[in-house]
Amino acid sequence: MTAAPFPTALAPVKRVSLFRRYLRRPAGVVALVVMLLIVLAAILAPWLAPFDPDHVDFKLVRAEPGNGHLFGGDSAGRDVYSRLLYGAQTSLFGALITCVAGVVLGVPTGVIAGYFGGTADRVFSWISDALQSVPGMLVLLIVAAGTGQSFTILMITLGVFLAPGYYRITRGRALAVRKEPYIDAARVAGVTNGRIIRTHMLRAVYAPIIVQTALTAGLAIGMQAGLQYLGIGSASTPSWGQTMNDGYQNIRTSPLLLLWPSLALGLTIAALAYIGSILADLISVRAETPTRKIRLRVREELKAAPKADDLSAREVSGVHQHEAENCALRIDNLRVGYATQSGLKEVVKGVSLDAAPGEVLGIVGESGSGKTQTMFAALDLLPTGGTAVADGIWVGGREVGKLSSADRHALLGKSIGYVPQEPMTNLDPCYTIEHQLVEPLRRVIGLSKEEARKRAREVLVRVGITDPERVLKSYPHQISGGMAQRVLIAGAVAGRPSLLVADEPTTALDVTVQAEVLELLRELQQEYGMALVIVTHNFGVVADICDRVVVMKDGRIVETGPVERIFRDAADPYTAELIGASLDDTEGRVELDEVWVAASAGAGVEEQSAANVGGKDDA
Ligand SMILES: Nc1ncnc2c1ncn2[C@@H]1O[C@H](COP(=O)(O)OP(=O)(O)OP(=O)(O)O)[C@@H](O)[C@H]1O
Repeated sequence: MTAAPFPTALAPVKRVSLFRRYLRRPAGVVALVVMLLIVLAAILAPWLAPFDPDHVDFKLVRAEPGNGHLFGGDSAGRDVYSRLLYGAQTSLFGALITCVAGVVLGVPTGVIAGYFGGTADRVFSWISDALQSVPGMLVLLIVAAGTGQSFTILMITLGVFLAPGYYRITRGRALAVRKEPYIDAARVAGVTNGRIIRTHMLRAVYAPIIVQTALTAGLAIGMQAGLQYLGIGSASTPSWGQTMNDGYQNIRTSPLLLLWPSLALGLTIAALAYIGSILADLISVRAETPTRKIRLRVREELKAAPKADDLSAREVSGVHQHEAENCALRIDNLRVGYATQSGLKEVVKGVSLDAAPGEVLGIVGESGSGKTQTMFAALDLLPTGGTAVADGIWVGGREVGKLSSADRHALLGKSIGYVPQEPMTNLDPCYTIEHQLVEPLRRVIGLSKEEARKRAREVLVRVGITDPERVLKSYPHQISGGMAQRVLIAGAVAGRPSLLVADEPTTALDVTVQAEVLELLRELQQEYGMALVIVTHNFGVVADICDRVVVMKDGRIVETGPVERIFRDAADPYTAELIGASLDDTEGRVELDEVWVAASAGAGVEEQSAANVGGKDDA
C-alpha cells in the first residue's frame, strides 16, 4: 500500500493578527460598525445636529417626527435627534471615565496581588470583596447628593465599583503566569521584578483587559442612563437617560419619545457586549483556527497521489496483525498534518498498526516522533489546526473513521478510556474529585447520581485508594501526583471501556510510584479484558508491561514486533539505539535486564511472520 509524500511546495500560512481574525466574524464586524457609527455620531455631533440641543421651541412640544425634526420634539420643545447625538457624547465620555478609573485601580493592584501574593494579595482581595458587597447604586446616590450631582465624580465612583472586575481577572492571570517556569528562570537570571511585570505580566493580562473594558463600557453606559433616568446628573447636559425619562413620562401621548433613546442605548450596549464576547472567544483560543479553505487544502494534499522520487518516504509504515473486525484498535495509513507559519508540516506519515482485544501494545519512540499525534488522531482529539486522513480507523471492530465528530466523541469514556500524561494538569483545580468522577459517569454512561457515586467509590478502591471518601471530597491540590494518576485511571476505566489508551502515564511520577501505576494498569487490563495501548519513550515501561511494540521515528513506524524479539534482536538500528539509551536509564534497568536475560535464554520463543507493509515488522 502506498500513500503520498507530504508536499512541501505549498504556500506558507501567514500569521493572522487578532484584528484580522476578528474581522472574520460577521457578527463582530456588524457590532464594530455599529460602535464606530455611534462614536462618529458623538464626535461629529456639533456638525451633524441640525439644532442646538437645548434650544426650546414651544411649537415642537411632543411634536411627531417631520418638518426637519427627524425624531420630533420632547416635552420641553427641544429637537430629540440633536439631543440624542449630544447624548451619545455624554454616554461615551462617561463610559471612558469609568473604564479609566476601573483600569487604573484594578489592573496594577491585580498584578501586584497575583505576582507578589502575601499581604498585598490579602489586603487588595479584601478591599475588592468589600467593594463588591457594598450596594453600588446606594453609594452613587449618596455621592450624587454630596457632590452637587457632578457627572465626572459620579462616573469615577462607578469606575471604583467596577474595578474589582479588572482586579479579579488581572490577579488570576498574574497568579497563573507567576507559576510558569519561565518566570522562575527570569528571576534566577537576575531580572528585576519591575521588568518581569512589564515584560511578562502585562503582556499576559492585556488581552483579557481589552475584553473586560468592552463589557465594562456597556455596563457603565447602562448604569449612567439609569442614574440620569432617575434625574441624577446635570439637567442641562443632554443624555439618553434623561430623554428616556421624558419618554416614559409621556408614554401615552408620545410613545416614540421613549423608543429613540431606548434604541440608541440598546444598540450601543449590544454592540459592546458582542465586541467583548467575540474578543474573549478569540483570545481564549490562542491557537489560530485555520480557515475552512486551509483545512481543505491540508486534507487534499495529505490525500494526494505520490509525486516524490523518494519511494521509501511514501510507503505506509507498520503492520496489521489482525482482521479489522477482530481488532480493539486498528489504524490504516494514517497521516496527520498541520498548517504552520513556515508551510505545511506532516507529523504522522502513513502509519498502520493494530491491537487485539486483551493485548498490550506499546508505542515507543523519542520525543516528537509522532506517538501522541497518532493516538490523538485515532481518538479524534487532535488540537486546533491538526488534520488527519486515514484509509480506515476501527475501534472494537467497528469502522469509526467515517463517523461524525460527535459520534466519535461519544465513544470516549464508553468504548475508549484515556489516561493522559500529566495527572495534575488534567484535573480541574476548581472541582472536587467526586465531581470530576461522577459528572462524566452521569453524562456519558447515563448513571443516576447515586449509581455514579457508588461506581466512583468502587473504582477508587479498585485503583488502590484506601480512603476513597476523603479523596472524593478532596480538590486536586490536596492529593499527591501518584494519587492523581490513580484517580485519572479510575476515571478512564469507570465506563468499562474495551480499549484503554495511556499516554506516558508514568512520566510525571517518581520511580516507585511508576512501578505501582504500571502494575495497576496491567491488573486492570487483565481484569476487564481491555486492549491497552501505552505511549511511552521508555523501553523499561515496554519491558514491564507490553506484549507487542511499535517503534516510531519521525512520524513513521520503523519496526513492529513482540517485545521479546525486539529486545533480543532489534531489526532496526534505531530500535537498538533506543534500547541502548534506555539501558543507561537506571529506572528501567531491572525490568530490562530481566527481559534481556529471558529473551537470550528463550530459544523457544516462537516467531511468527506477518505481512510486512513497509518498515521492518514481524509479529
Ligand atoms: N499543534 C501543533 N501544531 C504543529 N505541530 C505540532 C502540534 N502538536 C504537535 N506537533 C508536532 O507533531 C510532532 C509529533 O508530536 P507528538 O506529540 O506526537 O510527539 P511524541 O512522539 O508524542 O513526543 P512527546 O512524548 O514529546 O509528546 C512534533 O514535531 C510536534 O512538534
